[in-house]
Amino acid sequence: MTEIFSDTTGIRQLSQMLLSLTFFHTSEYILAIAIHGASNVSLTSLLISKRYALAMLLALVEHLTEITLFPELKQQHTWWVSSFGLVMIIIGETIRKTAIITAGRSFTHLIKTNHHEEEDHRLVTHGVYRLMRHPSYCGFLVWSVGTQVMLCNPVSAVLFTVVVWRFFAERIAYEECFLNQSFGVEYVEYAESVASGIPFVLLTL
Ligand SMILES: C[S@@+](CC[C@H](N)C(=O)[O-])C[C@H]1O[C@@H](n2cnc3c(N)ncnc32)[C@H](O)[C@@H]1O
Repeated sequence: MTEIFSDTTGIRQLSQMLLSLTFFHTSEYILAIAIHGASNVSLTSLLISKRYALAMLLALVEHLTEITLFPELKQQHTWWVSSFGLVMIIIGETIRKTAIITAGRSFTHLIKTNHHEEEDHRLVTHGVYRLMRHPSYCGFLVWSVGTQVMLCNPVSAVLFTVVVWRFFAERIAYEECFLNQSFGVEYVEYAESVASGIPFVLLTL
């Protein structure tokens, strides 16, 4: 434990992690309220599920274990790895929040399954959605893996990549089923000409 506090690199990485988490979750919640109104937003918009909290807790355990047992893994000479992770966090956060703002009322944290009940749901194909179909998922993938690269956590970096990729691969297939039902040929044409934004996730319509 003393290594954690005698080595400023470890403290800096943990502080950056805390800041990244606080900014990500509070801004998700505040943006949801700004777009949909406080009465339509619940605490689920903080996006903190039990599984997610467990993953972050395990990442913290990895960080503290490695900083105690293998301090050289986190020390000054790996500053460029940590800095690269910080850049990933900033890029991922920017892509995600740009997507939320661009989609506006069409962006909901829960997937809409009934188009007819949702008058505000319009197909968004402009801005960042012109570059990829799922920018907010792409942003989250980059952000979440970036948190582990920034902490120089090799095990969690690999696990986060695999788990978050699988989660979005399944979610996109489910989500696009309803987008296809809601927007029909308009969505099919859009989806055929724009990549998903998640590596190796192709069009399954
Ligand atoms: C959490 S948002 C994610 C949006 C998108 N997958 C992304 O990554 O930016 C999920 C909601 O956005 C809606 N959605 C996804 N793509 C959309 C688009 N191009 N236009 C309008 N709504 C969209 C879905 O119907 C779903 O209710």
